[in-house]
Amino acid sequence: MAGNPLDADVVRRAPKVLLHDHLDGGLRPATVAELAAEIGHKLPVADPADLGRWFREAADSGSLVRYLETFDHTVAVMQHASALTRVARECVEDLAADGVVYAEVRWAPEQHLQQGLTLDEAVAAVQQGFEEGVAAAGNGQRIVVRQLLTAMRHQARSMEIAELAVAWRDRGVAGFDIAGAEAGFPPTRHLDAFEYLQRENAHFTIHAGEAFGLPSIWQAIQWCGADRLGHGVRIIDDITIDADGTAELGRLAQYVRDKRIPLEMAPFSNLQTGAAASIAEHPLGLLTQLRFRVTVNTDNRLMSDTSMTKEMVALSEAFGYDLDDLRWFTINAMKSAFLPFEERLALIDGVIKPGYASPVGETT
Ligand SMILES: O=c1[nH]cnc2c1ncn2[C@H]1C[C@H](O)[C@@H](CO)O1
Ligand SMILES: [Zn+2]
Repeated sequence: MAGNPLDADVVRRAPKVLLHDHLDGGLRPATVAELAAEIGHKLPVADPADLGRWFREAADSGSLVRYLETFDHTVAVMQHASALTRVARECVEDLAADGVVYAEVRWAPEQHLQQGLTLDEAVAAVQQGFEEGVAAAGNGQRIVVRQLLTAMRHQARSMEIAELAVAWRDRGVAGFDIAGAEAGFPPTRHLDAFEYLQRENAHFTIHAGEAFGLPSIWQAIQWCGADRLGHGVRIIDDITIDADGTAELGRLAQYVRDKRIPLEMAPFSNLQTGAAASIAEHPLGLLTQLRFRVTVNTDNRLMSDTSMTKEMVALSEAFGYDLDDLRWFTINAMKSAFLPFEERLALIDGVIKPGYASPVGETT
């Protein structure tokens, strides 16, 4: 491990992979303000700079439920096809500028029907934006982006959304997810949707082990068959450290590690929702040391005022991670992506490994 934390410019230029990022949690503050003005939606503050701060502070509540209230405003301004397309395009531009080479961006189509869009029209609008963003990124910034369709766990549309994900599987949608308040809404509530996806050979991840503990993770994996865990931080509750420093893994933690189940960890988001007390105390450090399949993610760039670069720099400061560690997280994430194997391999061998092989930052 290196002595000095990684420099932000070096991290930005290094290829990075993002598996857990919410479209409605990543708008530019100025875009929220402009879209709100267009439709007459009242925001808590008007000035974009203040608005960015408002989102971060309002999300800084220590509770997932209160954190989620901030989405009322972003979802409200994303009810028209043109708004969805714009937000999706800017999302890709921002990720590409941050050095992200592959991203899976999730959002919940059922929340974007208030002005008459159909589910299909909403997905098409986002896909259009992603394609425009990929084309616009240009300038040597190569990025591949896929949608993940989320169903809200307190609602009852998961089967419909799972069918939507399957219908769009060859047109830019790589998988399915459930999100929203975790306590009181166990993943088994949506078992029919997960069983359907399994029969369709489709991929899905489940937000689990963020605001609720091991039972949620256990259900997500052993009842629902999740390919990956959104956050999964509470898996730490199944690990004890002996007096001599040896880690003892309970059966669930052992299973998660044995099966290489990817953990989509998002450190800054976890601080805001109270899932971790500080970056230095974040379970990511121990789980990485124990060789779980850890990936680093942004979750909600607007609410956490974050980026892949900021997350990685903060981890480097807290745990001394160097570029080799950053490469390890990136390859972990690419291996865990919901892209076909040969496409994952092409990105690992053609983009990620070469990006870390020469001193990062040298342009060729
Ligand atoms: O970290 C999260 N946990 C659970 N739900 C979340 C999180 N971040 C965003 N969401 C919700 C709010 C969004 O409106 C929805 C779809 O992106 O997903
Ligand atoms: Zn999330």
